[in-house]
Amino acid sequence: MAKVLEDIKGRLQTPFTNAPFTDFSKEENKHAQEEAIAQVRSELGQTYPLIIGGKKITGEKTFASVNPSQPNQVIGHFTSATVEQANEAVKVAAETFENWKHVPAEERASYLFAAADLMRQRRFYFNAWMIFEVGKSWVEADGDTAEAIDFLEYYAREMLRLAGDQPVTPLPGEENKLVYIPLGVGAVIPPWNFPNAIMVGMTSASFVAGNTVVLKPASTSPAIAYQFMRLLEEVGLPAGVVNFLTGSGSVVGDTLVDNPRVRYISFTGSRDVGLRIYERASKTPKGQRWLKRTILEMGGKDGIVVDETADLDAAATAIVASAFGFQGQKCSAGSRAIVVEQVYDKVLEKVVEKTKTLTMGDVTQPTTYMGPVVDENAMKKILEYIELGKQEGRLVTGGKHQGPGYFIEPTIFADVAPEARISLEEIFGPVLAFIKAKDFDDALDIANNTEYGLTGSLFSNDEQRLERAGEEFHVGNLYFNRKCTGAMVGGHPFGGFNMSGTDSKAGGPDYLLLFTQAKSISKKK
Ligand SMILES: NC(=O)c1ccc[n+]([C@@H]2O[C@H](COP(=O)([O-])OP(=O)(O)OC[C@H]3O[C@@H](n4cnc5c(N)ncnc54)[C@H](O)[C@@H]3O)[C@@H](O)[C@H]2O)c1
Ligand SMILES: N[C@@H](CCC=O)C(=O)O
Repeated sequence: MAKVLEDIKGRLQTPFTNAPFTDFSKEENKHAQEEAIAQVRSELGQTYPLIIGGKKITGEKTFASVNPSQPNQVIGHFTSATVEQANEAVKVAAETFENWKHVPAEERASYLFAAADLMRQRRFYFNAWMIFEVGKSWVEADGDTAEAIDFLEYYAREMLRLAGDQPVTPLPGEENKLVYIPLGVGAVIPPWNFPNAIMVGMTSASFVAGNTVVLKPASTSPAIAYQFMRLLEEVGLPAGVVNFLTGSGSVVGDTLVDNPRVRYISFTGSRDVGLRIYERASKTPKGQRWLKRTILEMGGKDGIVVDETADLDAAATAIVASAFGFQGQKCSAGSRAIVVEQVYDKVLEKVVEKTKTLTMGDVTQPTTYMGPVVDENAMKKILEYIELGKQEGRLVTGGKHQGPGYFIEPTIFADVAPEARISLEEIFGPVLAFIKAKDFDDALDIANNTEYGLTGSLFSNDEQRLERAGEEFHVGNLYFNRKCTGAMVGGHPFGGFNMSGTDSKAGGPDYLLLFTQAKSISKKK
């Protein structure tokens, strides 16, 4: 323990800073990424077990995770956990919790610091898994790994802060303190679209706070989660603190959510699954001694507003990046451009022009901007929305599938009504709706007209309007004169309002509180 404390002291000499993004124009970085891609390619197609209490269990029934760029290439075979195995994982996590909850916060944090260091060393390797498994471009994959490193480093420091003395008002004749204790077993259910960052963030926040975890990764990105499990094993995290359970969301997911020994559910994913979890978790089956806590981060239908005072070139660049970065598969994606009529045609023209320069194709190549969408279901759903878009707006570019992978051209519909379905529903693909607003007031109303409230941007050089948007643009993450994607850990705590979820503010000072309960202890002097 003395060594742990000494290391932490050294670490805290420098404040938290975000991991820098890799500059792939440097030959050594380009070469390192190419080597990692070759390495991961040589590892494709293996079979991976469940990990319960440190034991590796390969089940009879498996499913394949495939490369969306080339669906006949298997990334790995994963066990479809049974209901019994899901319940066993919870049991083991509950037993492990009895010890883990007594491990000092400093020791828990030290596992995160060690994991951050190891992930820095394996950065290109983690990037490569995402390039293969979910079709991220180099830059998108690298941003994802950078964010995963940031979460590890940030939550470790946050836990040390929470474990320290908390401000309480002194009362005569008493010694009072407030301490944060863990909750218990958490079911951690991340999405596939930030398969490293969000999975690592949700899992590490859970166990650094003293909880134990059953991690059920998304079925389209289990290989990346398995690489994180390997890393946790290498840094010596005790068996059973994080248990790895792959399988169908509806079977294994429901089982975890319903299990009375689960104390909380940390979920990031779609609105519909989030609502299902919210409802099921509200039940209190026999033997359950608590109200399950739900941390639910859900979808978005995010808008970028442009007024007549804005820098139109900057706005167009940001609209393109927000709409089409990672094929529009971000909860933060700017899938609606809401532009005042005075500059609408100009902005549309600039955006279309920039969109036509985007490259789409082989994401193992450094210069490719767009890859495929994640799977066949996603592709079908997006293509259905594109058909709908042809009725609801004017197709100005894109609209087609390019095979054999799940590639969809960056697609723009102009003159879409604010109440059209493609204006209001999350498509989660490279489809952008352009909406004309009469003026700034109208644009702000349109921006607020969805049931979501995750991110939004305003491009304007009018200070009064920026101030007004600060009060009235109802989103959890609001940006001025920049894109609406790319929140940075520490700088932009992330989470949304309304049907975007419980506004957990991942990567911010409030996040770990969600994984703890506060206890007030008072002693008479
Ligand atoms: N708000 C945020 O911070 C945020 C971040 C990333 C993604 N998202 C949202 O996530 C969605 C895309 O991710 P997705 O396609 O993986 O979402 P999804 O809801 O389909 O799946 C998310 C996770 O839930 C699991 N799941 C499925 N059915 C379940 C059930 N019945 N019970 C428990 N778990 C179940 C899945 O296996 C997966 O691990 C989009 O809507 C996007 O906006 C939100
Ligand atoms: N935090 C990411 C979005 C996560 C959801 O997909 C961003 O800010 O772009």
